[in-house]
Amino acid sequence: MTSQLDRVVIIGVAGDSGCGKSTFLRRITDLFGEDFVTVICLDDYHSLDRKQRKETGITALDPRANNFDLMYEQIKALKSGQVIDKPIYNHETGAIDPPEKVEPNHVVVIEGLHPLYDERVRSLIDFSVYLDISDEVKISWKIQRDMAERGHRYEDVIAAINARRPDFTMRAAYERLTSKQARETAKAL
Ligand SMILES: Nc1ncnc2c1ncn2[C@@H]1O[C@H](COP(=O)(O)OP(=O)(O)OP(=O)(O)O)[C@@H](O)[C@H]1O
Ligand SMILES: O=C(CO)[C@H](O)[C@H](O)COP(=O)(O)O
Repeated sequence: MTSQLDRVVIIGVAGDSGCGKSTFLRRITDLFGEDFVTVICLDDYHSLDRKQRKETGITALDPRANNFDLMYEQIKALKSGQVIDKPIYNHETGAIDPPEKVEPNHVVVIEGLHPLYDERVRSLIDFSVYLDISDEVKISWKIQRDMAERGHRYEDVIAAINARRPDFTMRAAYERLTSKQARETAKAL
């Protein structure tokens, strides 16, 4: 497949947990087909597993719980047509599983909490989307999904949402800043 690709387009889809990123991208993959689009969930680049996050009090939204060096190296490799060995974060067990091979594709979507955080990763993205869903909707979606699919108890989901609030406020401020910089750069071009 690699030799047939003239270009690998990278699309970033950002949004808080439970905003519907994976659901939206499943529909996109159904429409365009897996031969055209590959979706990478950036949860796979968590550097701390569930147990380690619990022990340290560092949430998944905190950049320290994510390996941006590896994320950058691997997205850069895909963009230049190389196959990668991508780690897997297992949402059922909360552990980091052995890696899987991912091939480049016409379109590679990177979706998650932090596709726009790291300047190096951002520089690889050709087009980005931020899913901004109201607190009321995303919290109810997250509670239902985390209990049905990720084995969390109701009290734990609420505690996790509350623990992330300071990280979320900080990230929102950062993203406002980076989009302002992006707008100013675009205006200057
Ligand atoms: N458009 C929608 N309409 C109705 N329900 C939705 C929609 N999108 C998502 N949901 C519900 O919200 C839940 C969470 O969605 P999803 O797993 O796609 O979010 P996410 O942003 O990928 O979350 P995370 O970053 O935590 O993996 C889904 O299990 C689904 O039940
Ligand atoms: O913010 C999230 C994005 O999916 C998850 O909460 C994070 O990836 C940790 O997952 P889990 O709660 O299954 O340990």
